Amino acid sequence: MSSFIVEGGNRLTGEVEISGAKNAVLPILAGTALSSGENSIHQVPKLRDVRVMKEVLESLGAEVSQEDDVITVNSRLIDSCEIAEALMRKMRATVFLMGPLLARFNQVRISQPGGCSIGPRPIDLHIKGLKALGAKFTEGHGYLEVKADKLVGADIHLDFPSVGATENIMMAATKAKGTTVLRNAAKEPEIIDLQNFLNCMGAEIRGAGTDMIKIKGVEKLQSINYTVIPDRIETGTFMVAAAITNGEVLLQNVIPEHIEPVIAKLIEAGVEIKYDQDQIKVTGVPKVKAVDVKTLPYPGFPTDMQPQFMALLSVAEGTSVITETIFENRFKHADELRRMGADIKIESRSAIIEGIDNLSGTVVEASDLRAGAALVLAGLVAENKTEIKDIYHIDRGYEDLEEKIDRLGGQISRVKEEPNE
Ligand SMILES: CC(=O)N[C@H]1[C@@H](OP(=O)(O)OP(=O)(O)OC[C@H]2O[C@@H](n3ccc(=O)[nH]c3=O)[C@H](O)[C@@H]2O)O[C@H](CO)[C@@H](O)[C@@H]1O
Ligand SMILES: C=C(OP(=O)(O)O)C(=O)O
Repeated sequence: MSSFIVEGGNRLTGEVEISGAKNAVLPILAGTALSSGENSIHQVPKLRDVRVMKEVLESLGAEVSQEDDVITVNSRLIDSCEIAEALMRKMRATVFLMGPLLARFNQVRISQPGGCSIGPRPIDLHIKGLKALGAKFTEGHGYLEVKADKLVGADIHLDFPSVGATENIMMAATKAKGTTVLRNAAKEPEIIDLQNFLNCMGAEIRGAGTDMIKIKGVEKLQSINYTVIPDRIETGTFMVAAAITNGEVLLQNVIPEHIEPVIAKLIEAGVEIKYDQDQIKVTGVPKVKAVDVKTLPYPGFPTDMQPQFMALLSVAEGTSVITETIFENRFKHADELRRMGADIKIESRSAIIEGIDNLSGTVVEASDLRAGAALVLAGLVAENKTEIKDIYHIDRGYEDLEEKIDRLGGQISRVKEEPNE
């Protein structure tokens, strides 16, 4: 398995270009299966999860081609509604095909999706929403069999504003008969991006970004070109990289309002941040101040930035408390940061972090995507070398991470890469 070796102690300085958003492109690529046309998606990041989504679409019969950062999906030839268990297991986002395939073919057969090990990740809210539209579910041999005579618009109240359930239901309702009203919907920027993509194709969706989304079913969709939004979590990760190394980094191709809670926390920690429409400049300080962080659905502080903040607060002045309210078990990185000398105690859903002077490099494991990012950040500031194992998790969600860090003056290298990892 590949590892990263990070040599700590260098300030990151210069400019970095942020890639397209993983969590926007995955549902959008799945959404191409809704139509029988050819759709080109631009600003697609080179990620392991994107490769898996291409593989899944191809396994269904779609023709998928890629040129630089543009992926074109011809969905006309999709002739299967079953996703093999081995593919389903590879990532969480395979579940996004449930809504589109059901909407187009009135049936789909899938197993439980995989994904990061960050606690239980049920799909009951996806199922409840699709049932309300008329889908019938049967379970057997590890698969979920979903069928509908026809999908009919419904009034659906989500018990929790689940990002994935909101997206799946939006896609299923796009071609349903009549209007669907989705209440307590997730408000993440990726939901707005999905609405914009679907509306370009001819869907009639209003309200994404608020907690009530109205989807008026349409019969026909057209072929389009669509550019996904920049990745707000990659943006936040590089902001923390600048802050933790006392660096000075200009982030290009960003939407600052999407990462506002992270900007606010970094400012509270003493970091200097300036931004305009599509760039953010981060100037670090020798020692950040302790801050308390509580993860919440958007526009609250994103759970996908929690591990990176834990790395930063490990070397802050004072005691910080991080409370994780979205996922039950998203503190695995705390054990690895402790190996590097961090002083972190976990009490139920909170982590209490006593800032220390220095972290020290050692061998650590990336238990999931953002845990891996946190360990890279910790490695950048630690004394000596840090070896981060199992970096395939990091490759799921960061495009060219080592090249980008290297260009900013950080020292990071990949070792023992195997071609099919
Ligand atoms: C590909 C993608 O976009 N992934 C993001 C998406 O994941 P994902 O869409 O899986 O996250 P959700 O918003 O659905 O999950 C949030 C919470 O709701 C619970 N839940 C969810 C669905 C369900 O049917 N039942 C249920 O109980 C989950 O277990 C979790 O505790 O949003 C998360 C929360 O911002 C992010 O961390 C992920 O990076
Ligand atoms: C948890 C994440 O992703 P996924 O939902 O794809 O597992 C993430 O991006 O941090």
